[in-house]
Amino acid sequence: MNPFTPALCPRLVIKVGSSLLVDPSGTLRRDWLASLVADIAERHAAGQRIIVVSSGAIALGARRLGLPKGGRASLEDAQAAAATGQIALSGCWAELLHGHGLTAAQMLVTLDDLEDRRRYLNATATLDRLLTLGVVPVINENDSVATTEIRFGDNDRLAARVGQAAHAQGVILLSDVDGLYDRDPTVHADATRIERVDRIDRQIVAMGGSGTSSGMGSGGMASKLEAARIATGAGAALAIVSGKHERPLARFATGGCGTVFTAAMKPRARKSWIAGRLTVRGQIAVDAGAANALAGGKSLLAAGATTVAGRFARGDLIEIVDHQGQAIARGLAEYDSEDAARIVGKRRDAIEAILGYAPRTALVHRDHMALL
Ligand SMILES: Nc1ncnc2c1ncn2[C@@H]1O[C@H](COP(=O)(O)OP(=O)(O)O)[C@@H](O)[C@H]1O
Ligand SMILES: N[C@@H](CCC(=O)OP(=O)(O)O)C(=O)O
Repeated sequence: MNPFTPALCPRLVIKVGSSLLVDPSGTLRRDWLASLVADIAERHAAGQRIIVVSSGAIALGARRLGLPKGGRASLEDAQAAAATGQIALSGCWAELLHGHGLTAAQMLVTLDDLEDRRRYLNATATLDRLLTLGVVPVINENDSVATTEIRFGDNDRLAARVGQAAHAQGVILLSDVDGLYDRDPTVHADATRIERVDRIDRQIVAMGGSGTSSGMGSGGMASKLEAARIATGAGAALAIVSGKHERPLARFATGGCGTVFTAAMKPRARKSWIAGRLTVRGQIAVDAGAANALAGGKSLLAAGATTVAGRFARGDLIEIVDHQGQAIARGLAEYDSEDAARIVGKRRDAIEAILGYAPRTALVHRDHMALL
């Protein structure tokens, strides 16, 4: 069953990659975009609410400013190109949507906006209101203010996070490739496409490689898999679909190929936000007993932890890994990294003497933890 129909998916995020929107000379592919907007209008008329995540600002702006390397030679170039290209990009979306009687709204967000809980909830409220009003939000990263440290850098993960914020049931990544292959199909002619993925395990992650993009874009397959992890963990299905043809959504709906990642069971909103956060500040390794306890819904106690890596403050997001180094959970640290390192392996009654203050109930409390 197609999980992206208006009935099964009242809210759908469509992400459009740079390489689809802008041709190699840096010109906007307006006719193709018009055909995608026709698809969006059709779905909107069927009752589905669409959120667009559109790349392309840097590539478009670079052409207008005559910048080398598609505007990606330096962060300053990329920021200037993004500021220049974004205004043209959003103008074009607004005009084409208007041609179908639809109103566009622009939202530019940084990684920080969605990693901070309060700002994330703000973005959620804005998206909710726009969708209720029947508007089509067109979203991009706010590249002209984001520095390297606070950038998504690719729009795949941004699309997944936006889907989560908007409580979307589906995310479609339109790309220059028609799905996930067992090996990079641009290098291996005999690569086979994977039709459906129910679990993103190590084998699947390895298929995405190190994440080199095909050209103008920045994410490659690795960022699409990370997007799939975030979206499915938040209860949304995600598809990687080719956008190389006119009317790509209609084509996909009528049997066109792609890779569908099925949704996990919907977790509680706060836990799914924790699991989807990108800025992991450190790691705590745990023994087999603690790993079992976490899987059974328990908090992480210091006694079950073995090592601490990275520098984090209380409240920062950390990853919990098993004795083989496999990430098993993410959660908010109850101690900073220095104190956590001092108490790993220690029982509760020994901790107060070590720290000099009353111990908290856990290293990571189960209410602030999401299993991966
Ligand atoms: N296992 C794989 N399956 C499919 N594509 C892959 C794989 N590994 C690497 N790729 C590369 O990822 C590219 C898609 O990513 P990208 O160019 O960033 O797309 P977009 O601009 O649409 O976001 C493909 O063209 C291909 O070169
Ligand atoms: N925010 C950037 C797009 C980032 C990017 O290249 O994303 P993608 O094409 O999805 O790999 C822009 O508008 O140019």
